[in-house]
Amino acid sequence: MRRSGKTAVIALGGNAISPGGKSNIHEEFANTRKSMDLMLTFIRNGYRLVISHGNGPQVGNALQRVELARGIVPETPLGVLVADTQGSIGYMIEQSLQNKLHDAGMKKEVVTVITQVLIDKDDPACTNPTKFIGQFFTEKDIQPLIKKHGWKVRYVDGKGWRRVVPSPQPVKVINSRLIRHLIDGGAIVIAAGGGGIPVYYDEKGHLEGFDAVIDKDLASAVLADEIKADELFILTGVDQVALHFGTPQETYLSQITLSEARTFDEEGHFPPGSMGPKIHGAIHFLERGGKSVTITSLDRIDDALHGLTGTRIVPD
Ligand SMILES: NC(=O)OP(=O)(O)O
Repeated sequence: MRRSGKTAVIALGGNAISPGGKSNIHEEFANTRKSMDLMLTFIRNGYRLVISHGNGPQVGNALQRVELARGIVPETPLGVLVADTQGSIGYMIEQSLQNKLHDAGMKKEVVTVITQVLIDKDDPACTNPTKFIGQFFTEKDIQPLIKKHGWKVRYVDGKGWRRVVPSPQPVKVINSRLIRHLIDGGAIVIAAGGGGIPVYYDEKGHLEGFDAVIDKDLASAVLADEIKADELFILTGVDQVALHFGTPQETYLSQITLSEARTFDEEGHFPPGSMGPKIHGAIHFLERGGKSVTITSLDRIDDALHGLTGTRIVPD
């Protein structure tokens, strides 16, 4: 089928739904409903949409619930919790968007695709936990959790201690061809939530789950390439990408090229677990023919679409 309009993948941060990881389900629904206004902005600007989303706060809370109930109810492993959070967050986004479309008098189908993402089981990242999940803790509060459950943790400047889990690179999105068919059929597709459920092929060629959390910006970039999207939007907590972030030399970027993004990355401007994966995702997508990547905040997307804010990364 011939496509009309531009296709965009919109990557929503897990914090857009649960800021700080502390929201209850009512607050999560309220935050999701609010963030769906921006999807109408995209549709009105002529985009066909694939929405991906984070799950860092939610999957961390889910894993902690499993640990709190250990010995009382059967356990659920991390890989399956990624599937659980894909389903629950996908449901919240799907229903919230369906209601927004109804109120706006727009007729469009919205569907959530539970998405498996292929990883390499020999990726060194599988044994080196770096992906932040769950809430922030004080040192006093996190020590008993390290002791009791063997948590691996890292300190985030100005925010506190947070749990980390393995985060292998996404290699391929299983079902990306089906996702492409759904977009071509006119649907808005929610896919690769929480970075996708990590899977690998075993020696029999069967898919098998792996306990990790893939970075959703990297997975979104792989998906955007595989469905041949035109643009990738990464929505996060800041309006623009900065060089020398948090220092007196801090400089915000409006538009840079792919080569400049590579250079700034090599110079160490983009920390891992923060702006790093967003820039790496942008580079992955643009190197494979993507037309543009915009990094901005949820609240400023309308301004970013009009060139008033955001950081746009374009091919050389
Ligand atoms: N999976 C993932 O990257 O989630 P967050 O964006 O919420 O950290």
